Amino acid sequence: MVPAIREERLTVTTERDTDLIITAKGVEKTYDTGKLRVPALRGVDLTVRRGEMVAIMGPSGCGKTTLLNCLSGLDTIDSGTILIAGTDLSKLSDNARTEFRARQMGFVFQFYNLLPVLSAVENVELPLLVSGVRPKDARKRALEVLEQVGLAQWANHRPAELSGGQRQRVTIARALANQPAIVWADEPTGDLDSQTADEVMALMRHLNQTNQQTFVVVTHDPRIGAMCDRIIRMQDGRIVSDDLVE
Ligand SMILES: Nc1ncnc2c1ncn2[C@@H]1O[C@H](COP(=O)(O)OP(=O)(O)OP(=O)(O)O)[C@@H](O)[C@H]1O
Repeated sequence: MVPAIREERLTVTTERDTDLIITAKGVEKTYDTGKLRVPALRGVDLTVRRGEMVAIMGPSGCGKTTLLNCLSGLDTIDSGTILIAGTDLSKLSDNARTEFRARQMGFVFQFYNLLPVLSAVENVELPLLVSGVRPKDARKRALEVLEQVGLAQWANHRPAELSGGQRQRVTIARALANQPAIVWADEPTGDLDSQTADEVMALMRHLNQTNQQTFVVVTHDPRIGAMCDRIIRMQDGRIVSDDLVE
């Protein structure tokens, strides 16, 4: 009887906590390549509050990118549940999940994924146009976010005419254009020198604090971890520590 009562209390506390934007329970994911089965996530439990900036760290191959891809709905899981702002990702069809991502999430990856033939402002407005925003409004919003990341004067330059740090700022602007609730960043500074990495990270931290958006950042860089609110460490597909940064 006693454990059951305890469990019920815990559940009640969690359900009342409307601040939770990410809730993952018992998440498992195994890659099956035909020849090889690789268990990448072996029972991950995790909650993230709205407005938190969380670093996911750990040795190469421990499952960081897999976790980010599963939490964001880019990839599916084998078992467990993932709730994003109360929505169970596994209950959504592929199309609904894609739409949910486009509305609620922004992505920043190591290698920018900018379209080389488009200017900075065209890259930023593209996802807005795809999701049906009128061209005039999309352009206005794209210029606003480029201004927010300090790139107003570079709006008409193509990625090849920008430095690595500037390119990553364009990616961040693109991720923020639809005012997502969550921004996922996978090694966002991995391709940058350390000074530029610090600047890009400081920008993300500033945006996180100004816009109250939740950021989840996969990184190998302890200095970046130290700029976050919390550091989650993984090993062999599991979370082994979860600490607030002093
Ligand atoms: N598409 C895939 N097919 C098969 N195995 C995969 C695939 N993606 C990842 N893995 C395996 O799953 C495990 C976790 O990989 P993951 O990329 O999540 O680790 P990581 O912690 O992000 O690593 P890194 O820091 O090197 O990027 C690794 O053993 C990896 O080899």
